[in-house]
Amino acid sequence: MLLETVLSLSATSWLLVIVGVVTLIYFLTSERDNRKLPPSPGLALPIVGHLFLVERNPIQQLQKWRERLGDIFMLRMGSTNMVFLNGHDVLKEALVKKADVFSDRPPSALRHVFPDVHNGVIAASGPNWKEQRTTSLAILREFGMGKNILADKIAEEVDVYVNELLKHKGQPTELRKITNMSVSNVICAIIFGRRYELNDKRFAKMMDIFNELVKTSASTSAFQFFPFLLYSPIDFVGVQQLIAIIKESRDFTESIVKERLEGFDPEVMDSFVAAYRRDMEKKQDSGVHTYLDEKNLTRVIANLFVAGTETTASTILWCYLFLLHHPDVQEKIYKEICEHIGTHRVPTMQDKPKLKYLQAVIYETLRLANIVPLSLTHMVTEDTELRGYVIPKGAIVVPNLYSALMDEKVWGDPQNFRPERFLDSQGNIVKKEELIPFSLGRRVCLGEALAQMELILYLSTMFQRFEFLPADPSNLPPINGVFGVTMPPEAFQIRCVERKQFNNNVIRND
Ligand code: HEM
Repeated sequence: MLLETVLSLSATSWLLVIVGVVTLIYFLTSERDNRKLPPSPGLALPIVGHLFLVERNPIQQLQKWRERLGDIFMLRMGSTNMVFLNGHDVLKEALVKKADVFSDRPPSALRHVFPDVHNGVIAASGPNWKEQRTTSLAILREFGMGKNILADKIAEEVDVYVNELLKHKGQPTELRKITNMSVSNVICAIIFGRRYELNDKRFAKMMDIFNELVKTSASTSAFQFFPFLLYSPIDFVGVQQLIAIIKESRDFTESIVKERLEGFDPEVMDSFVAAYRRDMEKKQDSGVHTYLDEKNLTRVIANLFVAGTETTASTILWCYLFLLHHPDVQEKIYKEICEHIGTHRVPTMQDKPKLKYLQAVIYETLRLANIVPLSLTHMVTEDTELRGYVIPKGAIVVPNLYSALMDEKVWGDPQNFRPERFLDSQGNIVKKEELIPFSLGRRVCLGEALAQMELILYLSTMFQRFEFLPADPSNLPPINGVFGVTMPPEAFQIRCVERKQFNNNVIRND
């Protein structure tokens, strides 16, 4: 009888029986960890852990887990512990107060293909990261991050961008690519000391590659925990595609860095590449130990290029999208610009203190858009205690910025676009500590000051010159983001109509 039943089982039933037996053996034989680890949303299966529970866009799921499990919870992904930190206070406690243990990056699975992947700034850790970050920040400041020299470079790009928008003559259009190219040219001006024409084929191709890179890296994130997928004959999660795209993007940055280094003239400090080489040679010649070298330089350049384009361009696009839904806000911005600047000249950084309402709109955009919703992952370097839990050494930490930017307890009505939340009764800016779109602690975004300059200069000029209108007023584009490492808005059409009152003889401020 038993034998008959066994023989009659289907293949699926057999599979279930095998999985059941393996799971049972796993639970009976695996060692119990008696430390007080953060809670998990369910049982972890052998091999995959909690991977089977995680949705493609996990944002809402993470919110629910936070309600059920508290501000700190943990998933097991393959053999790795992944700890989620939620809410501003916990994030600050970990990333600022316990920065010594929470500031490294986890090892990337891509190191098996690209051995230099931990060079540069974004993926580096320890003393190498420290030197690359300090040097990069110093050079960015030398080139004017936060100062007027850079403001002029941005203004030049804004000017080209305006002319591109004018070409559409108020007809519906999609602004993603042109916005990416324009913002990217600001980075190119700093790092390579040159800009690219918007019809430059190599540059346009590069924008496509970086776009693909951001999209593919999100969908292949499972591979981080299961590096054996690299060697799988079937490309289950698109890892091979990701590697091909990374190779293409590397060829681009490497070839330009090489060009720039070949033309290096110590008398001409016209680019980040030149300034890095100067600092590198100075340290090498003086015999002090340094991590500054050409490999790191190439990675730093690639990092600045990727991190500085998509993020800022997406923020600009989100702002347009929110204002299609809030034409009253757009009119208030225009009124503020007319009152304090007029239409006879373009806005400059000196105007920033006067554009309080626009600043509040930028803050609200950065909050509600959640450009980098789960920040970048960190890694804990030793067992550490956080709010009564043990966070085990080697755990990957996910700083859930979305949980802070959308916290009901902080913002009251987080789903609403309401710039007034950043203004007091006198119309002055109230900067809230919980506004952390650039993360916080030692790893806080390296380009925050540059991004803030770009946002004020691009958006003030755009709203001075154009009225942004929907392609179809009875059918507004939905406010949806595309989840990934960054979260751009879904593609949408928009009409950029030049303001009638606009005096066409805008004077440049040079
Ligand atoms: C609105 C625009 C931007 C947003 C929302 C943003 C956000 C972020 C976030 C959340 C992180 C991760 C911090 C962490 O690990 O906890 C980050 C890191 C970084 N960002 Fe940005 N970013 C923006 C623009 C820029 C720009 C313009 C640049 C280039 C100059 C840049 C360069 C970097 C770099 C190099 C890192 C890595 C820092 C490190 O690992 O030490 N970002 N950014």
